[in-house]
Amino acid sequence: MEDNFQSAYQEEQDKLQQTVVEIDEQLERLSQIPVYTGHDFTEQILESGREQQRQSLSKSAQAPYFGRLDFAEGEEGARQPLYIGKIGVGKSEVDDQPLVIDWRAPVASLFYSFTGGDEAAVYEAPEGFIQGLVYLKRNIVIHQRMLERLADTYDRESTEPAVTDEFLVYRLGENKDNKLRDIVSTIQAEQDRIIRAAKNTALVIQGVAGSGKTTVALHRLAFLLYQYQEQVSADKMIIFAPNHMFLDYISEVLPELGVGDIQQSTFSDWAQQILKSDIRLVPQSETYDYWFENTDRPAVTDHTPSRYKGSLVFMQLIRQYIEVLEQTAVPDMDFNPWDEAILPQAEILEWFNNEYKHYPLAKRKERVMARVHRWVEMQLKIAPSEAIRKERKKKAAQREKAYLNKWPKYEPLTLYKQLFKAIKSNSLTENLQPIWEQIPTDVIKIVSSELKKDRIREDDLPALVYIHTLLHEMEAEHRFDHVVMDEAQDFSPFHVSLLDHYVRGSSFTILGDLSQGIHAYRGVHQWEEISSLFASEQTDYFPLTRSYRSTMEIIEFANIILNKGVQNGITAVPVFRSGDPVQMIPCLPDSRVETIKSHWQQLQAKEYRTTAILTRTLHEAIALHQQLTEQGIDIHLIDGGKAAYQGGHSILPVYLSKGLEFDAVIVTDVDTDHYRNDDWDAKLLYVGCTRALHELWIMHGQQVPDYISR
Ligand SMILES: Nc1ncnc2c1ncn2[C@@H]1O[C@H](COP(=O)(O)OP(=O)(O)OP(=O)(O)O)[C@@H](O)[C@H]1O
Repeated sequence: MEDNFQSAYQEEQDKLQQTVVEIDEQLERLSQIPVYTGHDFTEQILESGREQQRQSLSKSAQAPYFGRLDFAEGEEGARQPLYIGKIGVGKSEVDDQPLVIDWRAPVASLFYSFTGGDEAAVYEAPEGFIQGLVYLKRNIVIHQRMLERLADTYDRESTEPAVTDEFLVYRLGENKDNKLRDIVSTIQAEQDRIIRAAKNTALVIQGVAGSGKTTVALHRLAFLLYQYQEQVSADKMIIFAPNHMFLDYISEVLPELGVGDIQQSTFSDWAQQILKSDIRLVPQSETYDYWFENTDRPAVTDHTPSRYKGSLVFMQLIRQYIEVLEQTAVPDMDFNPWDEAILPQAEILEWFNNEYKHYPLAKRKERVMARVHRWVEMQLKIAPSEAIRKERKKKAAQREKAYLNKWPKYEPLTLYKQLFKAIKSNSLTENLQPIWEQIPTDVIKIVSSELKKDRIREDDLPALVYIHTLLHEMEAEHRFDHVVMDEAQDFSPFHVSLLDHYVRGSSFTILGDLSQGIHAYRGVHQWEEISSLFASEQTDYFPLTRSYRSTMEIIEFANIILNKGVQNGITAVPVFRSGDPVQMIPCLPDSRVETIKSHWQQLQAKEYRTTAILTRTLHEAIALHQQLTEQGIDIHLIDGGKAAYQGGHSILPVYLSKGLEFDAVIVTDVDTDHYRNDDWDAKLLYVGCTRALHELWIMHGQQVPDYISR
């Protein structure tokens, strides 16, 4: 066994040596070509291709591949070792075979989908399904051109049992730095299916905490760019994430995968960019104050304002509102450019209702006004004298302006304000009465009161963007080739349906976890609310049930919270990675700060790179941060205000920890004074506990909630 390992090690050492030499030679050949700096467009493109290749090769030379797969095609094909890396490298001079195969190439899919067994393996290539035998699957760790580790996860010729998860467990056991990382060397079969799913499908993915949803979505983008390079471009892909800190946290994965230019945004930033106006938004902290700081929050129903404003019913009402506006758009008057000339309203209506019917409202108004102007010019041509023509022209210009002012102003916020003003004063036109009757009073009260202060809430943005979309022609620059919605349980059907107008072929990756739905007041409660927006052949559903982030002990602890505390909670299956038991630490009010401090110090002694204290509320995080800082503890506060994610040692309210992860976590105040015995608080705690990779300590007062196991 040891001998086998030695010879495998030597073989890989030699192979690495040879690969690195060949990559260096390719680089050398490229560097011999003088850099083109002239103005010829074709040459510029060729130069940019060479520059890209130089960069890829330099990167690749440091760690050319991470895996080897020995595959024999068909029944009699020869066994061929394939080396798989983050970037493909062209053919070797020695055997005319690709030096390194890109992880996204069809044959590389076997490296992920093949999980052992004697049967033939199959992968899908452009020319059809290819079948053959896998002989070896080997993980190879290379760092700065040095071979660091080998692990065979399958060997057809070995009598030893396969150790499929061994390398994965080794990877998962590493401490985390500040940012999310790529997982190309250990993508699991269930994740690979999502990454490689066809482009024009709305994928809905329910993934338990730590199942790699965010990571998988980012790898999927890299895959789509590779597989559909003729049809998609990076700058036409977007990933929507909940906040700027989260965007910063995930910002390094795509560059690591050699992918640039993909837009990464919050929905709110994107919406404001579409609306091209400075809209005053109610700060998110006010919403969080209401829902998380306040223990006396109301129950969530379909009439909860954010839920209602995210519903398809509201979307439909907005559409009807715009339709009614269409009926009353043309001013109720003839147009007289000067006293003797009359352009009858009936004629203008004819243009508006028939000739320009296919244009959206704002465009129709533009077209009609241009036509009116042309009509005026025709009339001016038949003026009896030049002096009269000049006089009429002047008058016509003033009257055209006045006539234009009689048309409604097609600006989304103005129209939204007009709608709610009319609703409030009960002065809606008759056709809109049915709309008004359906809107819950709370929605009318809250929206009107914010609009009075000249602000809107984030949950009003889908309606505003929808109004904009119905009014204007969609600019090509705003069309997407693919949209990723992360933390999708916090988005509404209105969000998704609206974005569907902006993406070609319903090409969506929509990922989330209903068990982590701590923003249930605005998000979906069932995935059907989203999947039902698409025709059944246009959508696909994937569950991700394995959790890769946390140890078995942490996952088992978190699963109990779900089982006991959350109705229909979807529990996680842990990877077999064992760690310390979850610690329950009693912490009474009199000695609370002292106890937290002393345990925090114990944790720091373990030299984890990232640790966190999660409090129930932001106010508690602020207070505890101050107390600990006064006692000389170096820890930074995450209060939702900063855009960058610093990593290191943090203190934050549990609801802001969504999406992040830390080597070790202390959750404070896990008692009935802080967490109620209800679904919502159980979800909050579930989110908090599943942030920990290796260690979880629970600090609690006298009485813990029913869903906590002691
Ligand atoms: N196949 C894998 N190999 C190695 N690590 C993985 C794999 N899949 C996921 N991980 C790791 O698991 C952790 C969780 O991944 P990620 O944050 O993408 O999960 P998530 O499902 O979005 O989590 P959550 O919903 O809890 O925020 C990350 O550290 C990621 O690197």
